[in-house]
Amino acid sequence: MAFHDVLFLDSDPEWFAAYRDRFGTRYRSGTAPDPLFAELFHRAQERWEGKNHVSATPPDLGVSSDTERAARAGATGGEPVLDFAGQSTPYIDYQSIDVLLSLQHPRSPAPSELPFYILGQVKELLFKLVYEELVRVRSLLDGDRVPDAVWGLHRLRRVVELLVASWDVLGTLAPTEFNAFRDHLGQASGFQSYMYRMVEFALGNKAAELARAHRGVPHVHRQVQEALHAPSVYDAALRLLARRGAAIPAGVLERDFSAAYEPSDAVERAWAEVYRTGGPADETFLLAEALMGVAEAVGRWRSVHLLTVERIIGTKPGTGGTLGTAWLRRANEHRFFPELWTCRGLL
Ligand code: HEM
Ligand SMILES: N[C@@H](CC(=O)c1ccccc1NC=O)C(=O)O
Repeated sequence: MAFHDVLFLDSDPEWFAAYRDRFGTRYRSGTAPDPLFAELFHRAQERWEGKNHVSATPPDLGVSSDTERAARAGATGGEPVLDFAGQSTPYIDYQSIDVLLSLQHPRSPAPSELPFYILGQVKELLFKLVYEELVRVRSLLDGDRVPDAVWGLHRLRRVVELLVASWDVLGTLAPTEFNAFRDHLGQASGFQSYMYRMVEFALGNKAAELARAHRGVPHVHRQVQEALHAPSVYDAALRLLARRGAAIPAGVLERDFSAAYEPSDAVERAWAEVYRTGGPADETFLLAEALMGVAEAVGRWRSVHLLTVERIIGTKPGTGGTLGTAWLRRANEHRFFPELWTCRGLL
């Protein structure tokens, strides 16, 4: 594939994606290529990625240093830099801020729709952070790096608390304010959040049937399936306990990770033993409590969601096809890391 292959981008999305990954930066960096090339590239980009596409490779910012920053502050007399070469600012370039701020499309004239819309997007971003951190914590546990995993879980818990706090804003939507735009949501529902589903899977709630909602969206379905089939952070914690001598049954360690987790008395006893023999100086004790912190925070997210929903729509059905609060109440009964909860009864 060569730069001049821009001629064929309109015919095949995969060919376009390969070309974009290789040469896309040349079309963004302001070093304008041939105008005909640019026209063909942007036409194909609009066709395959839509107007507000997410750039696969945002511009390179270069690498700075303390010395360079000190020299610049000297040169500006301590005032901010106001002149930038090219058609962007480094701030826009770093986090694609212009793309991010072009993604708000309320569907109704109701002023209350914008807070709902933006808070929904913020929550998706935070779900993504929670998911990525869970994957990282899982690999730290696989590598026996317990203090690093515990540190990661402490941060993760704070992110989940932020998600819980965000209900405060949505709780200010009066039923009438929500109803002013609700009909414009069609069948869209938070239930279809694939990032939330991936978080549930990474935490160990492998409700495989719920992945079905994403079957028609190949790039999403791939990610959801990967999260479904991978071991959860809890599976990783149990394997770690086993490596440290706990009597975890083979059937728990070598299970089908995509199947619903069946709680086990032996695992419950193993966690009880962690609490009996350990204390705050013990790695597995700290791990147990850090996991509980996350499980409790996600449980709180679920329960504040339920309360907020009840406050806004009462007993009305949801947009996603369920009876609403009755369905959410049942989802609230589930506990992540179940034996960590039940082992309390043995202590
Ligand atoms: C403020 C108005 C909201 C109402 C009235 C509401 C209502 C509901 C209802 C009734 C359900 C059950 C599925 C259905 O039939 O739709 C549900 C599920 C869900 N909602 Fe909300 N919701 C609201 C806001 C949000 C927001 C802002 C988020 C976060 C992005 C969210 C995330 C979810 C998730 C992840 C589920 C699936 C829960 C699970 O699988 O256990 N909801 N919601
Ligand atoms: N299930 C909600 C609607 C809902 O949660 C929703 C709808 C569209 C886009 C996002 C939503 N929720 C999360 O942001 C309802 O029954 O009104």
